[in-house]
Amino acid sequence: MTRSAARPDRATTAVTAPDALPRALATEAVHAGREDLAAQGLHAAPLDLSTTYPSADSRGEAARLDAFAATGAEFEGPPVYGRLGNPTVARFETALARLEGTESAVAFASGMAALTACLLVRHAEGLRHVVAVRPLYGCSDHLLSGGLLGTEVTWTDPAGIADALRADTGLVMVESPANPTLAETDLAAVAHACGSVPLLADNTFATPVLQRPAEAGARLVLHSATKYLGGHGDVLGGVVACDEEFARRLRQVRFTTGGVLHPLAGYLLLRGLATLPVRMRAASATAAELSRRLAGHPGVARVHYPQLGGAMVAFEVRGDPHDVTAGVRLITPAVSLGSVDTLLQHPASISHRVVDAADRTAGGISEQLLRLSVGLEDVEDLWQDLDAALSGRPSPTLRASVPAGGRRYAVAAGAAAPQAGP
Ligand code: MET
Repeated sequence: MTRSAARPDRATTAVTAPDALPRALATEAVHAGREDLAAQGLHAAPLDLSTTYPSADSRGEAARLDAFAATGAEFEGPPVYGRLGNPTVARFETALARLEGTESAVAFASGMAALTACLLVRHAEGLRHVVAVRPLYGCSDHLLSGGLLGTEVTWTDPAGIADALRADTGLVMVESPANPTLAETDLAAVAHACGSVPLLADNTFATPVLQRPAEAGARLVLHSATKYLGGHGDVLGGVVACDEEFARRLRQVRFTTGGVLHPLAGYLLLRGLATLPVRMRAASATAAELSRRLAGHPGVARVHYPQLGGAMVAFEVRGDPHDVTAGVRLITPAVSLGSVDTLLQHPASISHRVVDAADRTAGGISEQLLRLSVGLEDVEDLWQDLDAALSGRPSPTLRASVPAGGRRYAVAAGAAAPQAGP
């Protein structure tokens, strides 16, 4: 079989041994970060929960800490203390870097911790200005514009990036497809406009299965790993895929500020990566079909679905969007995305609530907009539920879960049975 570097699902030679055939992304997803296991007599990755690492050689530890302070290079051998590194987390970082086609990756406690670290690396160099394109995820927007880190932001459209750059610009930030409108940006054109300023591309929605921003010239590829990388709605995390030079600065910031990924999260994220390609392809096929059906629904004014594909759909409803989120039964009415189950939320109320209302509107986030994260259920079941909620009819399917007011409910359609909360 011919190995073609042109296929987007093929890893490039930059991420494999020089004399090895490039491995397909699906193969890397299953094997990257696990190459040493068989030699250790293991099949599953070991979970190292250590907070500290014993050593009788204090002078040696001092030298290792000095080396980390000077370089930010990964530790060889035990990392002294859990905030400096963790072998289980390192496996996830290795695997994600391989999938994104970068030299390195650095994991954090959440996507917001990861973005914060990128900003702090540049701020520490006196580069506090950021050029950014709306929309971004609401809390990313808020972190840049809220002043907490002393960031100064210039919002522009992609065509205005080159003119917005200043001597103190530390980063250019874009998200494509964007949260929540799914607006797409030509990453190669933007990277070109950035010149020598690093482009940070949030690749949470596309994942490396659909798009590898580093190949388009992005120096930093950001993920909320909570979403597709984990894939099961049970782990919070963030990660930056980048060159080793930037990774070293990120590790130093991570050590200083403490936003580390928990080892169990690292374990779950590594396991999630193994199924990322099949999950993305299956959910994307369902999302494409749902976007076609939504476009023909009388209750829907407009559908947004990326050229790139993917498992996210956004749509503007003609009626009250709150009635639609309250009306679904099979679909989970909840923020977040990328889980095996389908989630529906109202961005103006939740994911983008922290963005000023006028800025939301300017970014295309209307009050009528709903965001659907398509999971792995059968397309006909999902459509039946969506169609019923959009039409104001009761859905025949079971409600997955509806937490309300701190009480727990086990709910079948039409028969709420409140139980005492904990
Ligand atoms: C706290 S709100 C948002 C969580 C997540 N980043 C999303 O867009 O759904």
